[in-house]
Amino acid sequence: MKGLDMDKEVEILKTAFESSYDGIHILDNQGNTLYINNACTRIEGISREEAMTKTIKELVANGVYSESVTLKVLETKEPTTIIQTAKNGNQLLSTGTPTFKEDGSIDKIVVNSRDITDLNELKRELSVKEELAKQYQIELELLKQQHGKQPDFIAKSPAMQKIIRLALNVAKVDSTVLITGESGVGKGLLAEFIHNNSNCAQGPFIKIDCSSIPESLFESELFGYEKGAFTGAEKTGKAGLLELANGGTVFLDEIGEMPLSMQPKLMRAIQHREIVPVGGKLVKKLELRIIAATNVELTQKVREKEFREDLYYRLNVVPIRIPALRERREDILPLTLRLTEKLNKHYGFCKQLTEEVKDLLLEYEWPGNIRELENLIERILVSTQEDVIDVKYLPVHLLRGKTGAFPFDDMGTEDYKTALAKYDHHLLKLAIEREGSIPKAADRLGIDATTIRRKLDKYENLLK
Ligand SMILES: Nc1ncnc2c1ncn2[C@@H]1O[C@H](COP(=O)(O)OP(=O)(O)OP(=O)(O)O)[C@@H](O)[C@H]1O
Repeated sequence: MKGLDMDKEVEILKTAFESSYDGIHILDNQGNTLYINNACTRIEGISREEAMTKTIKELVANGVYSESVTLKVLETKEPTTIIQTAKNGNQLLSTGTPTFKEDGSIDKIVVNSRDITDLNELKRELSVKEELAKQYQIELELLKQQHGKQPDFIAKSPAMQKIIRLALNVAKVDSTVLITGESGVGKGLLAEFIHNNSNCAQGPFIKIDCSSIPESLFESELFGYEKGAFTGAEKTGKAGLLELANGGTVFLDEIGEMPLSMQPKLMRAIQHREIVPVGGKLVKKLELRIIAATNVELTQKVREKEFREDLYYRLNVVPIRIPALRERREDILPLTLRLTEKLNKHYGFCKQLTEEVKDLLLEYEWPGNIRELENLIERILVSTQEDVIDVKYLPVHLLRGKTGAFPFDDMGTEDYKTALAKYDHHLLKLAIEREGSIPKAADRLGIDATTIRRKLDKYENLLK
């Protein structure tokens, strides 16, 4: 400002203050306004007159500001920054800076305020966009899958999208994963999804169904055996399933069914990533990812001493619970559509379901989850002549929309024996549809698989 007289200097400063985009508010040490610029009155929604005639305490008391940076500076005697809300709703980032007299007491306070409402709105928009980008990334991964190994993996519901996100993250590291969920929710498919997206996707994916291996064969099946290990063993010895999974993923399905006697051995194999084949001495090192799945409550098995606690914790490093289909109804129609398309293509059909049928599918409880849905769609598609499938082709339990409801509510014209046969037939078919196979249905109903087969043959003849 060299060469300018005082009036000129003041004029320039005033012009600068008045054209500032930020609010400038200068107050004395009692909180009285000495100067307030245009930007300040605009962004704070306060008139110059109000500011000039009231102290800052009164303005706070009148709700003009939610709090006051000036009062904070008067209290602390230090430059202070706060975020406050003005009465017009604007969010303000205000910094108060004290100036001092020679004796060290505060002379004035200069407050600089910036309207950050737009900034906050931008931040909010950014986080919405980020969330969208994340979703697109998932969709993209799924799309890539669709042209790759798992064309039928459906995950439209927010719950499944969250699971896919987690699965894609864990796929990149080799942590052990424990997938839980009711029968037929897709635990096996998710295990394959993790494998296919992992660094060992080129390696093998070996599924071991722990419920189907007899206890006496478990060790040799899992760890293999050396030649001559036991009578009946193959002469050359045999590699175990864990060894076959080397360089890839082993999927231990129905892990809750693993015999207690096997559990410490599996525990050691997982812990040290090494095995000793039955009848052998040499330790074999393994590099593999372990994914286990169960539809029983493992913690309860641990409490009942049927499952080792240490093994449970070894497996439960990354737990993933797949919700039942009824807890993510958004997936029902996309799954139905996908299945219908697949079957139409496979059989050269051109069939479709009416809106009413879709509504009923949406309402039903699906105790057998996606497996039940798959079996039902296949059954109605292949057993119907018409191209448009309406509600009359749906089984009665679905029409009622209630699980386990008694399907015959009028007596009809049949005699007692035929009516009972019809009900028994219906029950057996339903159990097979839900559980996925005759042996599993037999387990569920507590009868022999051969009994089911015999009854089905009998009823098929009787009810023809
Ligand atoms: N998200 C999905 N998209 C498409 N199909 C699916 C999905 N999840 C499961 N399925 C299909 O549903 C059927 C049952 O799935 P899966 O065998 O993986 O279930 P599970 O939970 O392992 O059952 P269980 O406990 O009886 O072994 C399979 O045919 C599978 O392909």
